[in-house]
Amino acid sequence: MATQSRPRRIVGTSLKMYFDLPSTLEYVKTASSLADAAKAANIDLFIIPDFVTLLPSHDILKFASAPILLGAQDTFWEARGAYTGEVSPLTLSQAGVTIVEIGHAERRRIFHETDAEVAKKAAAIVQHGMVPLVCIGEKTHGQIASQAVGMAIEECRPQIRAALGAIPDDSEVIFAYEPVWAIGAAEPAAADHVVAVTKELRRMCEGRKGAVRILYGGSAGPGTFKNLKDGVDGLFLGRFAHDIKNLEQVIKEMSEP
Ligand SMILES: O=C(CO)COP(=O)(O)O
Repeated sequence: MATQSRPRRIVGTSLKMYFDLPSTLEYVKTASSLADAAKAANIDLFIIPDFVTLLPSHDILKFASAPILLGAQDTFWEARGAYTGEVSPLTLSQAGVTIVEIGHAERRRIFHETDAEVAKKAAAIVQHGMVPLVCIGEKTHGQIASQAVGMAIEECRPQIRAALGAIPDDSEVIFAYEPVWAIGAAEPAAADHVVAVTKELRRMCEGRKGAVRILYGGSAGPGTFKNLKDGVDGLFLGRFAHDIKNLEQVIKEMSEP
């Protein structure tokens, strides 16, 4: 069987709602100094601040020595209209956003977002020329390792199908596999679990024309990637990227073959 070349690695962070305006901009400024390291390692780097700081973040990232992808934490599926409080994918694309996170576990839990809504958002993101970063992952934490993998795959299957069914076959998509129980935890999910699940998730996407990359998220940080590289193309960091040195260290680790 021919060896398939792996997609380009990608790492980034969502700041969720942890920081205020000045500290977000400070963070983005500091993170932009990692652009060269990421480029040298052939890794895509993305930063996802809150909506309010997107424009000034874009201005900061414009001056980075190499490209850093600017992401948004969500979008609405309609581009214009009477949708008070929502943010348009058209506006996001005009603000310099290139990837849009959707379906994060916190949005599914707190705001009851469904796979069908996430799918409509994915379609809108692609229509506006951006890349959907679709968060998926199981709620149940199976106690027996072999069963846990099967249960995770079955919970992720409809999440993946819904998103893939809504976007053109040749469009690029990123899936962030984030077991719900591993988010906000002390440590990431066990590497064996993540590799077994993500290998199967990749199989579900086989045959697509468009590029698919799969990230792991959930208490990821330094030391996480090396044991996951057989399954994933990168990491989606949360709290452990707040210290920029950790992000720098993760980029370093990901630059190793
Ligand atoms: O939800 C996450 C990324 O989307 C991960 O968050 P934590 O790394 O803080 O658990």
